[in-house]
Amino acid sequence: MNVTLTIAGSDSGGGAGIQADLKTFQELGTFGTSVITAITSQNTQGVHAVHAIPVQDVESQLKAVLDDFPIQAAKTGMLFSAAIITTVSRLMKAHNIPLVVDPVMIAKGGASLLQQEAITAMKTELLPLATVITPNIPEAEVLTGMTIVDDATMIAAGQALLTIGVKVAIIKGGHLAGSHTARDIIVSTDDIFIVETPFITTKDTHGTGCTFSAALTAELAKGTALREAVTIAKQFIQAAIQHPLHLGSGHGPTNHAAYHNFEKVQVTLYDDL
Ligand SMILES: Nc1ncnc2c1ncn2[C@@H]1O[C@H](COP(=O)(O)OP(=O)(O)OP(=O)(O)O)[C@@H](O)[C@H]1O
Ligand SMILES: Cc1ncc(COP(=O)(O)O)c(N)n1
Repeated sequence: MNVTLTIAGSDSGGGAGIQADLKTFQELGTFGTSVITAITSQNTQGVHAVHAIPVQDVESQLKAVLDDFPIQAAKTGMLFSAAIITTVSRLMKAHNIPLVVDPVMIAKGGASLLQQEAITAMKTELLPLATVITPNIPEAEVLTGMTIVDDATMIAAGQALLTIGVKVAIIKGGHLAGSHTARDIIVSTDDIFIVETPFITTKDTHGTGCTFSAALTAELAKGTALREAVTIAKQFIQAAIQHPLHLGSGHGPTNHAAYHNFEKVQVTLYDDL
């Protein structure tokens, strides 16, 4: 059994955060473990409260998991504060575990899930440990200070992230104005490629970023090579968005069981850039 780990916030609504990650880990046949960094009171309408877990409790959860489980890949989501980032980075540095960093900053409804002063710690302490980083365009702009408007600037931002020490940058293009496709660009030192699916018009997109990065983490834990792992993660999130559950009155969760319950979706991969 391949063991995965998520270090993230709890979403009481079950569509994002720790809950999305554990469901995705399970669906993709891995055993999920978790370290909770914050408790959010959240539903499909928004984030109503955030309670950060004291840093010593984050540390003891992470030590407990790392001491006893053969973790094959880990991911981070909502880390909330510089103190939590520093602690997580220090402990993960001592282990050679593939790490997917989803640099969660703002919830879809606009609530802040990362304090402004934590961005420096993310760049200097956590990103050098990242095997893969999965920012959307606004997050990539904050981390690089660059303005992203097209494929060329997405690639340039990905390359800027590599100079910080990240091995692979996946810039998610869903925020590009006028885009009719969900187009993500993958940049590493020896490879650049694009994965693309049709953009689905729906309000049920709560937790898409968490779910995509968790699917990627599960595949990396199983030893799947990068291109195949990214393709499976993209199929997983596309199926989850395409077959919504219609829960709640706001931004509903995606359907984490859709990848197995419906036929496989087509992902287009371009590497002729
Ligand atoms: N409506 C959609 N239709 C198809 N794919 C989507 C949709 N929304 C997000 N995705 C895909 O889900 C994955 C996770 O995306 P994520 O939500 O983190 O970032 P984004 O698409 O850049 O922005 P947004 O926060 O608006 O969804 C990416 O592969 C993205 O392309
Ligand atoms: C605890 C937690 N973590 C992450 C997100 C981001 O969710 P989204 O992927 O919809 O932006 C969230 N809303 N809550």
